[in-house]
Amino acid sequence: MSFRIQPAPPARLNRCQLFGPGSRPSIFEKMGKSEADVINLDLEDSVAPDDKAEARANIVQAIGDVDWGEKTLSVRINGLDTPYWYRDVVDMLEQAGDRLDQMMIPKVGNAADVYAVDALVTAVEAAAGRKRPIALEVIIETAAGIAHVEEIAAASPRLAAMSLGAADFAASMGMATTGIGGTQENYYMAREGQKYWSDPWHWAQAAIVAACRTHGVLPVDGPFGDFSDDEGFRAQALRSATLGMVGKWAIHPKQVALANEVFTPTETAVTEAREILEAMEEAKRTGQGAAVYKGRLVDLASIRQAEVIVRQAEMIGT
Ligand SMILES: CCC(=O)SCCNC(=O)CCNC(=O)[C@H](O)C(C)(C)COP(=O)(O)OP(=O)(O)OC[C@H]1O[C@@H](n2cnc3c(N)ncnc32)[C@H](O)[C@@H]1OP(=O)(O)O
Ligand SMILES: O=CC(=O)O
Ligand SMILES: [Mg+2]
Repeated sequence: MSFRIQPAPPARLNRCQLFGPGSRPSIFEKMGKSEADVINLDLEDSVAPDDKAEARANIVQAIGDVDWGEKTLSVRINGLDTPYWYRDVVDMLEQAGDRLDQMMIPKVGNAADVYAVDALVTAVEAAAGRKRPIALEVIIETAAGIAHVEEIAAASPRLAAMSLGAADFAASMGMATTGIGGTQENYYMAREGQKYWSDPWHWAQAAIVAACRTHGVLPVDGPFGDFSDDEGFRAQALRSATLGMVGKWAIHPKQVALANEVFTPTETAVTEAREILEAMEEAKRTGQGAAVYKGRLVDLASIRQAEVIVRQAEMIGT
């Protein structure tokens, strides 16, 4: 380990973030009753410009009125290149109750974007006498965002989570696709007449995970647009979980169970992780740093790997 210890991310579940437009209040109760760990009420891209003011008012009301249970409750504000974002922040902090946990900043391009929102949030919180500090989350979904991903992850002590936004990311990068996440038809290797599909999101996800883990932020996979394709969602989510992401967005309620399934460690994985910890305890008792578990090497690094899974299982209560 470096002299600088890797900080732990917030100790809370973030397996699924369920989105809903702020301009569609009829679904808020259903969102509250869902099994998602995080709710994102949207003021940005799912809300038409003429509906922004009404969507703000809907959200202010719903934050106080709807039973959100134990969920993390977040509002996605508009981007810093719009005339809407400051009013989003001010209205939420001045008018919505203390139940609001977090605000999501879309299309962040550098640390200064986060700094600007942090400064405004800090001022309005103090002026409004709010007791509970609001956390921030960001979406990496532009070329600038991924180029500055590490400084963004380090930008504010309020920063709790960072998502990859595949739709805007593809647009900003000039990618030749209208698909939102998942397998892209034309991204393949060819050999002896066969196609082998590759993962165009992998490099950005890996950069996000590394930046987040360095600075104690939760790395999250964003939307998967084709909500009729369960297998495609599952495959994308499994790749994200394998890379170190803690959860994924749901843009339709049917994706919530899929995300929860993938980002909840299986009973087999938890049992194996606990057995590895036991095998290493036994090895320690006999003065060994390494041992054999099911015919394979386990050592001190295996303890740290197993602890990731056991910690997750303990948070879920399995
Ligand atoms: C891609 C880039 C991004 O920025 S993604 C994040 C921003 N986008 C969003 O927030 C969109 C979120 N999703 C939606 O608005 C809707 O789910 C869309 C995709 C429009 C589909 O809605 P709809 O045609 O009503 O779906 P459906 O008939 O299959 O609905 C079945 C039942 O589920 C409900 N429902 C719908 N959406 C949500 C939701 N987000 N959260 C909770 N419940 C939802 C519907 O009301 C419907 O309920 P019921 O069966 O009638 O009681
Ligand atoms: O905001 C999300 C995206 O994919 O764009
Ligand atoms: Mg976006």
